[in-house]
Amino acid sequence: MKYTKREKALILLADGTIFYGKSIGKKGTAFGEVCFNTGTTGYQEIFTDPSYFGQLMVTTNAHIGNYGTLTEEVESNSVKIAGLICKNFSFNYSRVGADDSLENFFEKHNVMAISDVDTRALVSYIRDNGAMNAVISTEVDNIDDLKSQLAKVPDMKGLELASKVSTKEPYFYGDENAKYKIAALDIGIKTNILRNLAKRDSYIKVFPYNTTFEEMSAWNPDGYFLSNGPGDPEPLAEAQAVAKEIIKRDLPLFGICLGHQVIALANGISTYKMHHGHRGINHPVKNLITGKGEITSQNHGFAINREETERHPDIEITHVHLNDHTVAGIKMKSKNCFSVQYHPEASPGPHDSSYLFDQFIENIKRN
Ligand SMILES: NC(=O)CC[C@H](N)C(=O)O
Repeated sequence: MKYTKREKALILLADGTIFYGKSIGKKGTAFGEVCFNTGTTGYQEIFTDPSYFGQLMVTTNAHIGNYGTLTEEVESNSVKIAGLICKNFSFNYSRVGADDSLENFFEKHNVMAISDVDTRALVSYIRDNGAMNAVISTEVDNIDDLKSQLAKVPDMKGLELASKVSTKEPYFYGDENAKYKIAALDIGIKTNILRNLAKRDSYIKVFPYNTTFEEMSAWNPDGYFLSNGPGDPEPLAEAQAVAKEIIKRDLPLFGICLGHQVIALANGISTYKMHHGHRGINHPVKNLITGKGEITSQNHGFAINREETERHPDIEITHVHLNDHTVAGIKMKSKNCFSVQYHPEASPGPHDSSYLFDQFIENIKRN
């Protein structure tokens, strides 16, 4: 343990509620939307998932840090969460193959984290009162000041964040001699999506969030992919324009999470902010085409409007979330296009849904 002196810290919610804990190392203040993830493993993947940009993450697992970190177990090149709130933080770690402690990993990435918080009470509070903005801070004596700073933090609803995490320049992933060429729009892409596509004989060119369809199609791809990512899908006008062009030409298209929401918006279906969202690795989903259930990895705070989806003449609901019956997947009846609200790439989470990547490759072959 490097930090012998752990400061008193707090989490202040936008409605004025306060929980106390202790800082892990870094002193200071961090703002974001507070949300919780119920996954029991996979913290390093969660912390580096670009979909979580701007969010203060409460982990419900009682121990965080106990299996350390491993350089390649990242979903992007930096920590994307705004800060961590946990119960017990392990300064010691134990795992064959781990190459560093989470404490060092956070120090390297300059992340603020607090532990010793009554996370069970905090999670029930968020579940009852909804996701909201919050601040974590070691400035425990300046609550009025924190309150006024917190009031200036923009709401997640309406917030465009894809531009903050997207690549600045196009890049390639995989083997250039692979059979299929896939153009991926990076609105916050997780690396395990690229790994899953490359594993299926694909070479991927990843484009920045504001690329046009013409720029993407100039590479002559066999299929198109719209990624996951942070923030509200509604302001993503450029990505919606790309989706419309791909759909108009009936080219193979697959979208995950934010990409799924963008495809819905491109079809005139609205999205809405959920009460506290779905974040975990054991969410039950039913595939309405096969009748089979799958246990899925999920991470979203917005969803697509169910009634509008049901009314849409060219859209079929293919997957439903079994806890709250929200739409978990769609396909277009007359187009080579489908998408899911959850994460078939897992990382973390079960692999029940990896067949969706095979389905995408089949759609490309058929084309
Ligand atoms: N994982 C994602 O792509 C999340 C999509 C979107 N930011 C949401 O919260 O709903």
